[in-house]
Amino acid sequence: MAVYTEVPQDEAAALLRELQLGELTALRGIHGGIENTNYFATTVLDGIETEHVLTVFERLGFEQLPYYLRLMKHLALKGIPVPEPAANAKGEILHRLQGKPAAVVNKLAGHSELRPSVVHCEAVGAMLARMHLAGQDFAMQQPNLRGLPWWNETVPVVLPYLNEEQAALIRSELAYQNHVAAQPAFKALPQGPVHADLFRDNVMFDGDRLCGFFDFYFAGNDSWLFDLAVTLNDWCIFHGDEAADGLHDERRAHAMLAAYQSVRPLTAAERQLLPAMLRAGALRFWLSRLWDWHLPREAAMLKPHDPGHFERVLHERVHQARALAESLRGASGVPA
Ligand SMILES: Nc1ncnc2c1ncn2[C@@H]1O[C@H](COP(=O)(O)OP(=O)(O)OP(=O)(O)O)[C@@H](O)[C@H]1O
Ligand SMILES: N[C@@H](CCO)C(=O)O
Repeated sequence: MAVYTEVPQDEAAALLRELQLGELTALRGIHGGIENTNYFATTVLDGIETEHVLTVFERLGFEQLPYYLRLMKHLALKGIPVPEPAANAKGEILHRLQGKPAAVVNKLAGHSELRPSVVHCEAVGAMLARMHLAGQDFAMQQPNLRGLPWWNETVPVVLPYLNEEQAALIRSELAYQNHVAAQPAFKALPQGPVHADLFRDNVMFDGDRLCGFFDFYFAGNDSWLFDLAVTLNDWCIFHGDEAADGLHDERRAHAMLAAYQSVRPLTAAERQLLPAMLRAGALRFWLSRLWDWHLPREAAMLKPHDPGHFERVLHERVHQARALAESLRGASGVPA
């Protein structure tokens, strides 16, 4: 369940009226998600019924939210299908309900595609590239708050919960990522606002039609390649009940990369650093899942995600990167 803050009907109705969205006719708590309180709200304006999502933010404060909401607004105005925060007469898009920050956005059509095909991966790849380009002139800056500094802080916190083999993997990966991040080519990667959590449950599809990206609350300024790696690590990996959980699916990955590059071709440095970035993306989510699993916050995290999945993804990405490096050394005549 994800209604941590009960919003009285009259308070929601007053906000929707202030946003000129019409008269509230239905307010229903959304029982998916774990971070925030979310409601579907139906309003009627001039006889037309519209659906919105009303969110009360439980974790994020008034300082960080303007970046996420302004970014969504910026992207929506550029034609990227993302929820658009509704503004009041003063142009404000961050509101207050029950003393907490709140926002109202349009409800996207469709549903999450948890078993994506090549066609879904192509659509996500192309839209991700369009989103990166559309975000280039977004004026606000906020770092990815789940980037390298957070990994460095968090590894020592989760280490006591790991066995020796896991601890060795996480330590060596962290050392590797610190090494890579210090390289000039890495620092020069194209950057901009990134979603940073574009998993299958944050994208809506109606059949093969992509209806939109949502849940921008881990967004931040980072390399575009990191965003692509995070996306590949969820959409183009085998999951759960599939015997190959955590393994790379070449068909879907090829489709996503080709579609991304049909909109924004990767630079030579990006192509070279992709294997390292896939490892970074796997480390990022293994860490956050370990954190949520072993150090749950009060009331929240009723159903933390399985950290073991991203441990397997990290193994897979390290293995692939080594195999690639060896084949490149072989091709250049240097013994592997
Ligand atoms: N703009 C939207 N349009 C349609 N459905 C939405 C929208 N925003 C949220 N939802 C629905 O609400 C559910 C919960 O939203 P969300 O995933 O953002 O939850 P959360 O608690 O804010 O974050 P998290 O995914 O990190 O737990 C989604 O799975 C989706 O079904
Ligand atoms: N996408 C994250 C959850 C945070 O939104 C995960 O699957 O670990």
